[in-house]
Amino acid sequence: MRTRPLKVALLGCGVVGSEVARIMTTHADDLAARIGAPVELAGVAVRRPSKVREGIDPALVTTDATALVERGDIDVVIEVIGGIEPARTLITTAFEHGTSVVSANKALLAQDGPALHAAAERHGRDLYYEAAVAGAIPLVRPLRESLAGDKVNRVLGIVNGTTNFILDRMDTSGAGYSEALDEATALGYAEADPTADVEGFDAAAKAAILAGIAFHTRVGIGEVHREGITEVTAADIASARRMGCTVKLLAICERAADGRSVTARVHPAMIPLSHPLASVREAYNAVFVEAEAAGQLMFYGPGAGGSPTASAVLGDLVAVCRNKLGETTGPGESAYTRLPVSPMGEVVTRYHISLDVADKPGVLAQVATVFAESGVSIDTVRQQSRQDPDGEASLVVVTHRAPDAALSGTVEALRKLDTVRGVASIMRVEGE
Ligand SMILES: NC(=O)C1=CN([C@@H]2O[C@H](COP(=O)(O)OP(=O)(O)OC[C@H]3O[C@@H](n4cnc5c(N)ncnc54)[C@H](OP(=O)(O)O)[C@@H]3O)[C@@H](O)[C@H]2O)C=CC1
Ligand SMILES: N[C@@H](CC=O)C(=O)O
Repeated sequence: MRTRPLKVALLGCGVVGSEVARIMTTHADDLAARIGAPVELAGVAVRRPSKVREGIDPALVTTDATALVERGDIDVVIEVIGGIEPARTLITTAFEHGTSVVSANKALLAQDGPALHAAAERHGRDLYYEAAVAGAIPLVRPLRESLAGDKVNRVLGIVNGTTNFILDRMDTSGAGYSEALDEATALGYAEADPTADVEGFDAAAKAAILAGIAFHTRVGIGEVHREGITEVTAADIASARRMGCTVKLLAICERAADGRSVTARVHPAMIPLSHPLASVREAYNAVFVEAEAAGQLMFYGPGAGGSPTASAVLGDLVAVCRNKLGETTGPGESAYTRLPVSPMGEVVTRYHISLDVADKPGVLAQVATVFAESGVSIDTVRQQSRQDPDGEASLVVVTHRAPDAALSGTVEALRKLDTVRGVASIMRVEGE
């Protein structure tokens, strides 16, 4: 074993960074054995230097992350600051100084992954980011390396713990959205500003990364169709239950049947209770991968939190250090092709549509005609009279598979019918 330690600069020492530092210290011998050389925490960049950080030598702490990265003796940079800047510049600077990078930064990788990979390759360095998608769950490397000889056709997953916690609470306790969000906040799952989670931005960033790796292509964050969970109601959840389903926020990345294009989307969807993703509870994540030769694979575990996320970061650290000692790099991204990303209108799936209609003769026929004229085939219809003084009933239509554009056309036409008083909800149905 080499005795001279590999030097690590830790950029950020918050929820994830502090756990990375702790495990680096407590598991120093194990890490050295795995790598073939000891690793030394050579500096820790933070914003607030006076904050007490347990287990961190104050002499290592600096607010000048740039100077730390440019020091000249750093072997690996771990970026766990988050956000776009200064993380992007710091990572680029690291490559320019011949340093490989481990990052957990999904927002940055979803936005600038291709440019960062190109910079890493230009300088013959590694960029690893297992922690950026689904926290502790090994997913990036299995897709990038273990399944490199297979053809992945579909990735379907729960990649945001906060929203899964909220939907799970709505399902199990009958809570409304706001009540479940309050509970997620109180328990520390949801941030003070939960927008990135509940509006699906976090899951969309992860979907862009997953689609890129799974299909060996590039998917920009703007090419991911995104809907959050803020419109999901207790009535939607109850309706899902009546159908033997539950509601999950899913990230779905698919390769077209002809292999010439891909789609990536994030939205709430009903899935049957028999589907393995239906049993993913609380803040857990799970991702289902369908590959041509391997068949169906499922990855499950904690998708967030300091310690689980640090586990993924440290796995990357070991891999990057081994590459460094072997004077090699991990799989590059230059072999990637560019498959077009099809718009949401071309996605084909099933739909659950809940309508408020006039409860009188002929309405069902009118509604069915609109579906037929739009080329959307109905699977089931359920009408529920409400003993409503306005004479309204609830009509729930579940369709067979149809293109999203055709469904949008159907809903537009339904809204024009006098007898349709409102479209209460539209939700996609995934899983057979
Ligand atoms: N938390 C989680 O469960 C998960 C997080 N991630 C990703 O990991 C990354 C880190 O997240 P997390 O640990 O939760 O974030 P935190 O907000 O807890 O920590 C951020 C750290 O970065 C430091 N920092 C902020 N700005 C600067 C700056 N300009 N220069 C130097 N240091 C700075 C902060 O310093 P100070 O301590 O002084 O404020 C803090 O130590 C993000 O990319 C996130 O998306 C990925 C998966 C799960
Ligand atoms: N906010 C995310 C955590 C990190 O990715 C989540 O709730 O899953």
